[in-house]
Parts: sequence; structure tokens; C-alpha cells
Amino acid sequence: MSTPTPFQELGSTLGLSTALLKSLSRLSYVYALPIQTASLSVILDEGRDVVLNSRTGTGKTVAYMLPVLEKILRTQNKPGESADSGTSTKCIILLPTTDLADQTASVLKSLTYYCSDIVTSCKLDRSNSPQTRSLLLDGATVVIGTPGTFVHFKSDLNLTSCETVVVDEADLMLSHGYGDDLKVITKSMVPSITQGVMVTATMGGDVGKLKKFMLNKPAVIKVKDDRKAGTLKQFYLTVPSADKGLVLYVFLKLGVVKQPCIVFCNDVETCYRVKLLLEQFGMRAGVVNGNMPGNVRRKVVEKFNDDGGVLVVTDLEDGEGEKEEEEEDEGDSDEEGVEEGKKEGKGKEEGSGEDDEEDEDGEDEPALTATEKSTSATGFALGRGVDFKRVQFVINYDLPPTSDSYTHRVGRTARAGKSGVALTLVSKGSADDDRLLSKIQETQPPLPMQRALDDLTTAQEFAPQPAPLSFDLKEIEGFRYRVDDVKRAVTKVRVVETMKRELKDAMLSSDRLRSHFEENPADLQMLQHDKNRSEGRVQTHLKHVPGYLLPKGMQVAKQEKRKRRRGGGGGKEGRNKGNDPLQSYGEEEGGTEEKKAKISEKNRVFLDTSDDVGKSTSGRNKWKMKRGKGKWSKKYDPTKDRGKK
Ligand SMILES: Nc1ncnc2c1ncn2[C@@H]1O[C@H](COP(=O)(O)OP(=O)(O)OP(=O)(O)O)[C@@H](O)[C@H]1O
Repeated sequence: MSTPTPFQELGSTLGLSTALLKSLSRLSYVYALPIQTASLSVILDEGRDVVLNSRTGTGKTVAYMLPVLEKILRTQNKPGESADSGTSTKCIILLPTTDLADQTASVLKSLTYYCSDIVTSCKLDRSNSPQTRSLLLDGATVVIGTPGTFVHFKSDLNLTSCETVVVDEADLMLSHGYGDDLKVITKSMVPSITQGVMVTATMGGDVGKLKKFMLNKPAVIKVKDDRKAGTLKQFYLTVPSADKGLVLYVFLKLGVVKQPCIVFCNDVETCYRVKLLLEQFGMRAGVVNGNMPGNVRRKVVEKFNDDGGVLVVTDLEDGEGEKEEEEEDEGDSDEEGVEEGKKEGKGKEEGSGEDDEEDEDGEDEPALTATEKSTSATGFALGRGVDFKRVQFVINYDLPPTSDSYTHRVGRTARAGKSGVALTLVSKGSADDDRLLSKIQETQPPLPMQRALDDLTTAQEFAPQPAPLSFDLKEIEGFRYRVDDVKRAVTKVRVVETMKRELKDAMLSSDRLRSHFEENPADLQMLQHDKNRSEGRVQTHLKHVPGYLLPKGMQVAKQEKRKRRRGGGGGKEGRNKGNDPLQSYGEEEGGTEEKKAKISEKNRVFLDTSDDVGKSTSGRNKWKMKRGKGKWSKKYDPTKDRGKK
């Protein structure tokens, strides 16, 4: 891994404006992330078309925005700029969803904090046309929106001096149905793009099509995945579908899964089932999905970013979750750094007619239609691009439909060089899941593991990721009756009621409906009354986990913890110093029960360390059962155990 370069150093080498450097330091961004270092000089000085490609969460937004803003600041300060060019738009940024456009607009606001008088911005908002039009009339320097909104506000935009067109999350544009809008933008709104920038975490077939259509001899800036350094660890656990709720609840309850945590499901109903299950056990969970109004979705995400906890998300529309055969990558080089483009002229690759099809105008150009069958056009793509904050854990409750969507989902954690863990629950006996898992493993970087050869040496080995989590479901068998009981209470009717309640909440807190309620108080009363009636019941007694239900290793840990709190034993040595939240407990041979317990506490096995990974305690349980020890002893009194809580 290359040494990070401080922005101050880059600033003096490349001549970055003080205003931008001050904004970066206000955001506490001291070092440029690799894609940012790589992109700056190419976008800024070479001025050529660019494809930015690095994995999710590596800072691509700042990577294109910084040089684009610097370019604008330089030209705005140039003497002799015409008055018109001073009030017309210099750069447009296209995103596939309004949520992402909002997020990008807020990054832009932060970066222009000290130069907002020179660089003004506008996020195109169809629901607030008068304000959008007034900002455009004032001559917003940078305009952000979906391709659809650009076409909608076509006659209000002054793009005669537009120099840069950025297409962010380019891999989603066509599957969101923006092919035709992109044609309008590039043909009639900005017919001669001076510099095109395409940004993507995955290089699927759609990116290739767009690249051919919009860019001219682009430099492909591709920063190699540095996950071998171990920032994102990925595991999978094969479980019967019916046991997924059990695993999720127990892992969350026992702190095996750390929060903030995102749980991805493949449909809205499963999201609510998971939420209700967790809530019955006293665990709050938010839900976001495409059926929600955008402002409600944004509020839930904001709350999650502020408070953490569990967020249950579906990034698919219902019926979209069927696993698909995937398109092969178009084969861009894996090399780090700048790779030269191989094309001549915009819109057409020389000597290759592969993707070229006659469009409806009869012109010879690539068809801008999606390769993927999925059509998430509801204006959300929660598995992609959304910058959820400080997420420690991503759980794929359901396997996503493609390996690309897996990459985006797990990319919600381990962002900006931080660490994180992704756990995927694979349905036992599902051939689809098995096939997709192999496909995912082919695309993810392997997991480095240390294997002890003797006392002094170790060898590094690599396991495919996601790696199997060796966890014996028998360890949590004791929880089954609670979960099954609660699951029975999570009926379809309750799921629907919860959805309705959330919709009512949204209506009650809607700014737009406020005046309606003022004029029609009866409507407000009715909504409030219905809301109170459908309030869910939480079983408070289920909040606590009795000690006898804990896996054996954890019971020991609890006792040790209690001892330490009382000032006896344990000490630093016994403390869990590892930072990998997925952990398991080793099986010990020989020695007294007490000694074994201590060894077990000390030798907790962390999933990143060795091939001891995830040893189960069930062997010990068998040993005890055979010898009539512990809860299999004739003297065992479970009521005492319960009292120990
Ligand atoms: N130089 C930096 N130092 C520290 N944090 C940074 C830096 N640049 C960006 N970040 C943070 O990194 C996170 C990820 O950035 P960003 O959303 O731009 O990534 P991305 O590569 O576009 O991800 P995705 O592909 O998922 O859209 C953000 O929370 C951002 O605030």
C-alpha cells in the first residue's frame, strides 16, 4: 500500500486553492485517499475524459469533486471571463437517484464552505420547481440531479459554458432507465462535453456502454482493492432459511454482531418481519425501502447515522430478488494507476461493433439500455452509494441477486479505510445461493490468515472470501423456543399494520400535509387515533437473556467479567482485546473445570487469526453430557442458574 499524501502537500504541488484546503481540513480530511491522489492531476491538469474506478467507500466523490471545483475556481478568477459565463453552469453531476443527488449536494456544500460566493450550487428538485428555477436563474455553477430531472428542467438550464459532465454511480444509470435522458443531455443539452468523468465501483457491461457513448479516449483511473490489508472481513454461514431470524437475534443480542449494523433483505415484507422479531426482544430497528416516501427514507437514514443501532434495508423492489446469471466483466486491466483509453472519438469504439446497435433515430451508436434485468427505478438504491456512517457490520439476511449487488451491499461498511465485517446467511439446500456464493467468492479479495508452523514461524495463507464461519447452530439451540414463539406472533396482519403505521407516521410528520391538517382537523384526529390503535406490543420480559441460555464460552466470560467488576481475578489478561466482533470459543482438553474455563476465556478465537476459526463448544457439551457434568449433572438445579442473571 502506498503512503498517504497529506492534502496540504498535494495542495502545494498542484496549486489547490486555499478555500478548498480549508474546507478539507474543516471536514478533518488530512490525507488524500488513493483514488483522490490518483485523480487530482489527471482531471485537473491533463483535462481529459476520465473513468474513476475503485471499490465502494474509497472516497470517489471527493476524488472528482475536488479537481472539478479547483478548475472552476481557476476559471472564475481568470480576468476576461465573460459576464455570461460567470452566471452559467460550469459543471453538471448526474446521479441515478434523488437520495444520492441529495447526498452529493451535501458533500458539495461542505467542500465549497469557504468559496460558496464563487461556486454556487443547485440540486434539481421536481417537487420544488419554483426554488429550483430561481437558483438556476441566478446561475448555479454546479448543478446536481438525476438525468430525468435535467431533462425536466431543460429549458431553465444555461449550459452554454458547461465544461464538465460527471456521471456518478455510472453502473446504475441504465438499469434505472436513464438511457434516453442521457442521450438528450449529451446530444442536445451539452453536445460538446469538454471533460467527461464517469465514476463507478463496479465495471459491469453498462459502464462499458456508457463509456463508449459519452467519453473520448478516457484515462481509466483504477485503484486496486486494498482489502488484503484486512479492513473488510467477509464471512458466510449456511443455515436453514427458517433459522435466519434465530441467528440474527442471538448474534445481535449477544454482541457477536456489533452496531451500527445494516441488515439487507430481498423484499419489504422480510424487512418488517425482521424488524418486528427484533422489537419483540426489545431491540429497536429502523426499516428503509423503496415503498417509503423519499423524505421519510432520508429521515430514517439520518437517524441511523446519528444514533446507530440496527437498520433493516431492502435495496430491491419486490420480485427483483430472483438470482440472475451475470454478465462477465468487460475486462478492464487490474493495474493500479492510470490506464490509457483505447478508443477513438466519442460514442464509438474504433474497429469494434460489438455493442453497436441502430437506435430509433437510425444512427449508428450503442444502445443505451440496461444489461441487467433489474429495474429499480423508484428513486432509491440503498445498497449503493449511500454513505451510511460508521457501520461496523453488514448482514446479508438474504443473498443479493448478483455479485455486483453483493459488492455494493458489503461496501456500506469498512468505508474510508475503516474496518468492518460482513456476514452473509446462505440458505441451506439452496442451489441458487450456493452458485451465487461461488460467484461472489471469485470476485472478492481473499482473506489473509496466519498459520502457525512451529513456535517461531508463521505462514500467510489466503482463504476465499466470504469465508465459512464455523459456527455450530447447536450452540444457540437454547434460544429456539423463544424465537419460534415470537415468530408466531409476527403475522402477516402485524406486518401490514406496521407498514401502515409507518405510513401514518410519515403523513403526520409531513410538512406538506401540515396545512391540509390545519384545514381538516378531523383527518388529523382520525390518523392519530388509528396510529395509537395499531401500536405494536413489545414483550419486555424477553429483553433479557438468562445466563443458562448463553453458549458455554460466554457464560464463563460473564462470570469473569463479574469477578473483575468486583475487583477479583480476571485482570487485563482476561480482557477481550481483539477488535473483530465475530468471535467464538475454543474447546479445551483436560484440566479442572475451573482451569478449563480460564483457558477458554483467554483463548477466544478471533475469526481473522487462524484455522482454529470459530471452534464450537458443542464438543465440550458432549463431553459433559457423557460424564454427567454441568446441566447434565443429577445435582444441577436450573432455578439457581436463572437466579444468577
Ligand atoms: N480524504 C478523506 N479522509 C477521510 N475520510 C474521507 C476522505 N474522503 C472521503 N472520506 C469519507 O469516506 C467515506 C466514503 O466516501 P464516498 O461516499 O465518496 O465513497 P465512494 O467511493 O463514492 O463510495 P460508493 O462507491 O459506495 O459510492 C465518506 O464518509 C467520506 O466522508
